[in-house]
Amino acid sequence: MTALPALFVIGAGTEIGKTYTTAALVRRLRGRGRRVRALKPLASGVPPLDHPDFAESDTGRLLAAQGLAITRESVGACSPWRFAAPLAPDLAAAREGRSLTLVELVDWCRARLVEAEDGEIVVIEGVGGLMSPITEAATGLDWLKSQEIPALLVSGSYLGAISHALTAVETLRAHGVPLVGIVVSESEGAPTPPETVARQIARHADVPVGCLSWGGAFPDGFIGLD
Ligand SMILES: Nc1ncnc2c1ncn2[C@@H]1O[C@H](COP(=O)(O)OP(=O)(O)OP(=O)(O)O)[C@@H](O)[C@H]1O
Ligand SMILES: C[C@H](N)[C@H](N)CCCCCC(=O)O
Ligand SMILES: [Mg+2]
Repeated sequence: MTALPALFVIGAGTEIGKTYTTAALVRRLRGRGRRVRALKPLASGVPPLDHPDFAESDTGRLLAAQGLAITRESVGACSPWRFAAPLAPDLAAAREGRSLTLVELVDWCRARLVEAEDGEIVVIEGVGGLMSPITEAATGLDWLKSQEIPALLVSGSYLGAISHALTAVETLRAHGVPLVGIVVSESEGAPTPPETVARQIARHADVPVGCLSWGGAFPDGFIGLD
């Protein structure tokens, strides 16, 4: 199996299936005997570590996909910047009298990429949509561009998802960010099957488009990952 050494999972919007898709990808890779490390370096809307809901947070779900227990160490190693308010990270940080800079975030991720063992795949989940603010000055697109690793775009299948996904694709293209593919993760209550949305997106985006149905596994034979 060939595989990319690193991927940045971005969303056409928030609450769209990035974590679900990242966890599904991690499980697929581990099932194929690959070593993989999933990171959610910056997270907002995160309950305290000892709260029963922590397991359902992005960090909790990514640790579970990696077969790791929730401990202070594993959480810190996956998500060093965690904020309680379910808002854009810069606003959530400000509520706690904290802040972060793009340089700190990019440097931390670079160090994780450098320390990855031979053959280990590092998957980074972004925050919100592609251009959601992450610091007072920077958006997720600035973060992605600085990180210099290819992107995997996650779309929903809700009405309106096609335009959101294609707008993200055009933005990535305009900024010269390599896009390896798009996953359409089924949205609850969507008016058409995710396959229909995937076909529509594929007609206009010149990259592979996969489909992840509700509760499903990461698509087979997609983006050379199996
Ligand atoms: N294909 C799917 N099958 C089952 N549940 C899904 C699927 N896609 C998304 N969900 C569910 O929808 C909700 C939102 O998805 P998820 O948390 O993955 O979004 P996100 O894009 O990571 O959000 P955020 O911007 O907060 O990081 C979660 O409860 C998730 O489990
Ligand atoms: C709380 C939420 N689930 C995410 N963690 C943050 C989403 C920020 C979106 C900001 C925006 O683009 O308007
Ligand atoms: Mg998420």
